[in-house]
Amino acid sequence: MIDESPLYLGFDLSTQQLKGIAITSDLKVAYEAVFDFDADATGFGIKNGVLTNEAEDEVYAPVTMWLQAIDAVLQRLQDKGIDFGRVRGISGAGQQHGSVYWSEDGEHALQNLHEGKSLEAQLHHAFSYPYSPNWQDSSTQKQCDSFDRHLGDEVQLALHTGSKAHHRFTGPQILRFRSKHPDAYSKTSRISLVSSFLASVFVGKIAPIDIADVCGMNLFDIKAGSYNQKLMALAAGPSDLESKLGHVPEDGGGSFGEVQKYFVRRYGFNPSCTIAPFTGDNPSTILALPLRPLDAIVSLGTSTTFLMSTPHYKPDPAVHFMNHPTTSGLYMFMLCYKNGGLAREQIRDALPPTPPGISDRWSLFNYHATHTRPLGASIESSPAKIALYFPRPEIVPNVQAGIYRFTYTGQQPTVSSPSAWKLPEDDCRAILESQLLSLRLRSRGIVAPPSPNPQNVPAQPRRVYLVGGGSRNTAIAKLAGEILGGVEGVYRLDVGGNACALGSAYKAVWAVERKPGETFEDLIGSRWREDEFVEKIADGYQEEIYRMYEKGVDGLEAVEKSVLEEQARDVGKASTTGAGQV
Ligand SMILES: Nc1ncnc2c1ncn2[C@@H]1O[C@H](COP(=O)(O)OP(=O)(O)O)[C@@H](O)[C@H]1O
Ligand SMILES: O=C(CO)[C@@H](O)[C@H](O)COP(=O)(O)O
Repeated sequence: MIDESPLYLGFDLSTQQLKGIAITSDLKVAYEAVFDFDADATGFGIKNGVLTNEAEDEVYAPVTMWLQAIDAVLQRLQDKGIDFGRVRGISGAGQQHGSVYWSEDGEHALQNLHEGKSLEAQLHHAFSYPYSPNWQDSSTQKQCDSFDRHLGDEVQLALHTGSKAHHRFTGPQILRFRSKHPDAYSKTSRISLVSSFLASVFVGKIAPIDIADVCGMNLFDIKAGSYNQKLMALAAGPSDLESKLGHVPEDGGGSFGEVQKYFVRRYGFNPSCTIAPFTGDNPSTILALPLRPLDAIVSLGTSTTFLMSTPHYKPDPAVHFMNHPTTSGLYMFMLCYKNGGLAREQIRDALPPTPPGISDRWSLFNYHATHTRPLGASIESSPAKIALYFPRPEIVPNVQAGIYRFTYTGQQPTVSSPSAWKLPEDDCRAILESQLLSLRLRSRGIVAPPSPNPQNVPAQPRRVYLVGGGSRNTAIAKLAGEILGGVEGVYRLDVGGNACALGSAYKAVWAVERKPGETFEDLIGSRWREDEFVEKIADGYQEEIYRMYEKGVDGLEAVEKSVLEEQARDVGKASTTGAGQV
């Protein structure tokens, strides 16, 4: 018998891959496919999904590579047997902040695709600029300084837009783009985010920017619910930026229209398949499970992000707040680190060859990360080994690229002599500890003690959910529980690396099947099966070790301060000698 039950598609266009996932109405995963940019894309010369221009700290991705990926993922899903005629709704997510510049005939090209040719072959002329600035770019310090000053100071900017100015945020990127490529900017008819670019391809016209993803631009006033005109004028001068960006609909579950004919004719989609709003990859990740108050998600992709959903809007220059992607009145709290997965990989790759008895490189890394004592101290009172691993300039703290190793006794940290560390082995524990200690340090203001609390348990998350590629790693899970706590423990979604695409697929289900007034949480909550969908992978809060890591939190704070002061001194020296000035 032919199966005609509905399917919903979710996509994740992230840094290193495009992932697609198809689920049933009762949220079961039916099909999955991945296109890995480094392994599978042809003709772009990228590494880890991006191109870099180190002289100017630029990081960017070719837009046509993503078009190649869309056709390839659909083809791979079809090869696995999916009947696209069953798909009733599609949503998706994109790496945040990246911008795509459409040429004057971009939209026309989108509407006139022939099913006999690939997207890449037909749309390569649809852009006024062939690259999308990537979230790892740090070329915009000057523009960020202007943004931070423009409303008074960085506190005011954070209050209005949810974040202080960040190199990767789209407003400072557009400002730089306009001055570096004035000709391309003048030929730009529309600007999409990565998420709305992907939606545009599916719907066959330029799709609106989503209510959560728009908060990653330093342009949108979250409380006012509209673009901030002063910031828009800063980014784009007298040109009409709002008409390039388009209207931002409030309903994350609305419809942008039906899937365009190209997909109907080439892949057999049903012409009435709905395209729901596409959002950022982090907002989409928080939709992958019905998060309860005080639950935290740690997303271990190329970036590391810490995500919580909260009704309290408490912006601060050290963190990010965004609109929740589906639920008005809720916000998303986020910390984001550039040096996540790739920094961990560099430490892993520096280890000596894998000895017999250890199955792979990650197992070797994990062995070294867990066969030493916390903070690399031989006994609890020995000096702690604390280091910062930033192959690329970091976001929090805003520190230049480098590896900074210290020892810390509770006083001023001292720069370590090479002999104080057993290298490269000691780096395995130290990188995981410093990444997790930074999350604990910076989420202190948003977590709370459990209630009731007869044991006086300190403020911490209720559960810690690990998602993304690094969530397969048992050493990370163990240390996450020890350092971040988690009253109920550390969990992983049973779909592992695809939480973001899954969140988008859930959003597609909600957009198509919701009854009038039914919230995302109500619909997904009623279909969610805890015992089948999540797995406890490590203990959470353990009083003694959690207390021991207090010293680590203080130490990390002191180490960061010391590196920032040193960097400020170097900048001071450079400006008095004239070094580095153009
Ligand atoms: N067993 C593992 N342990 C630690 N990290 C892993 C493991 N397997 C994969 N990863 C990491 O996962 C990252 C990719 O995660 P993913 O969520 O797919 O990234 P993105 O969404 O940014 O493309 C890689 O950088 C890799 O280092
Ligand atoms: O810049 C941010 C969030 O502010 C990153 O989290 C990007 O959204 C890319 O994420 P991944 O590719 O690592 O998922």
